[in-house]
Amino acid sequence: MSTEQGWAAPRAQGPVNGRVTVPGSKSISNRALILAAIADGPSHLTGLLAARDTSLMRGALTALGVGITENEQHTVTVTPGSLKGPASVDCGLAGTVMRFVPPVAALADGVIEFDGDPYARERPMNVILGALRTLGVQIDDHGTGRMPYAVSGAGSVRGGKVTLDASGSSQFVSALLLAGARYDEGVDIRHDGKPVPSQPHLDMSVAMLRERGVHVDDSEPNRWVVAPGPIRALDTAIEPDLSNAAPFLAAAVLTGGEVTVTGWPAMTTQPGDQLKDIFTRFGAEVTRTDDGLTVRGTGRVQGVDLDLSEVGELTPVIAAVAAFADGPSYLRGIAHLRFHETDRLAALEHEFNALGGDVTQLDDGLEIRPKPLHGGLFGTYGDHRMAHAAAVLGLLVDGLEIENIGTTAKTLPEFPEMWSGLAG
Ligand SMILES: O=C(O)C1=C[C@@H](OP(=O)(O)O)[C@@H](O)[C@H](O)C1
Ligand SMILES: C=C(OP(=O)(O)O)C(=O)O
Repeated sequence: MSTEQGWAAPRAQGPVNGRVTVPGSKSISNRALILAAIADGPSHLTGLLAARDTSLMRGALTALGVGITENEQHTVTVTPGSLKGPASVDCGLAGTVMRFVPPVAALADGVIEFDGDPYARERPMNVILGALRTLGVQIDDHGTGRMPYAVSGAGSVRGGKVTLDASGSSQFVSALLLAGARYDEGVDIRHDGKPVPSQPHLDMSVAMLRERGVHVDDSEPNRWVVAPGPIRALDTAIEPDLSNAAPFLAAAVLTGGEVTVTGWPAMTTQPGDQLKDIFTRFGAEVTRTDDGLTVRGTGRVQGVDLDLSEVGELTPVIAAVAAFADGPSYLRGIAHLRFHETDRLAALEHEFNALGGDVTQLDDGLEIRPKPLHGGLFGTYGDHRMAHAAAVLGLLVDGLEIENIGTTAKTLPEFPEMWSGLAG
């Protein structure tokens, strides 16, 4: 239910029980679209996510001259075309669009302009733009290292060796990996700096390239060598988005209920798979079968000390669970969340504390000391995962309203109905 203020988060009336089917993974969907767009023939993608981030990716690739057609529900055919400018790309607030599309635009003939939501201009781009320049691409960003910028594609890219600091986002490396096989010399990427976060997302990029016949050598730490060559077209089914499963499973943990997320893959590169271990550490029982992943709350929620550097995008929901634990929690290794959809460390600290919580930012994370919370309007800062965190808090807090629940459309437009269906 929406009021002028916000969306009234459903309060759990008892243990939350149910089955949930989450749509396709954002990260796999947008990689599959990019790779299909520069492949050697048409690809059919089944179960592609239909959300703001994938629709922005489709818009970007279509603007460059790629054919994308809907066949039946959630099956999409991508037909590579000759990539051409002039074109404009709206990145919205999608990291995967603002980072993954410029290396593809560099292969086009003509100028491609990029812009996005106001806050997208705050998200760092300098590392990927600088790397592309090193690889021979002409880019005009008015000297800002941020949006808006224009890529002047010359129809081909020399490629070769590049050293960058990807400690701010794994997406800088993934972006070069995904297009690199189509560069004349391929690409030889070295990372120099503090550790690169989100290792599963790097593994996802490498695995999806290998599935399409691209040779990638990642045997040396902090180095990825992509051989030049074709990217094979591939008909593929997209896995469910395991990160978007987090709030639904968290509902079971916190209410002593039982929630199954259907179709949970036995093997996956998605970071959300680590929820199995994370919710176990909180005290829940977790089982995976061919049917899906079932999480059963045991009535006990323990404080945790977790390094979330590999799975930063899970932080908001994990923080919400930690807010009801029997002791303090420490979430570490996530300084880079300051550059996500919003400064997530500041946003979580501010919004939890506004409800009476006791959250403190650390240099690289959050300290969460559980305290009784009261209702209020929870700000989401255009961040889908802030809305998920708020919904989880609202299960156990009277009168919690979520500002701009529509922000969940970034990766899961069905969230409000799905959440009310499970918890309402
Ligand atoms: O490559 C991807 O699909 C993503 C990589 C990660 O980015 P960071 O490494 O910037 O955290 C993750 O947080 C984001 O949600 C999706
Ligand atoms: C960080 C995220 O998104 P983006 O792909 O926009 O970086 C996220 O979804 O948590």
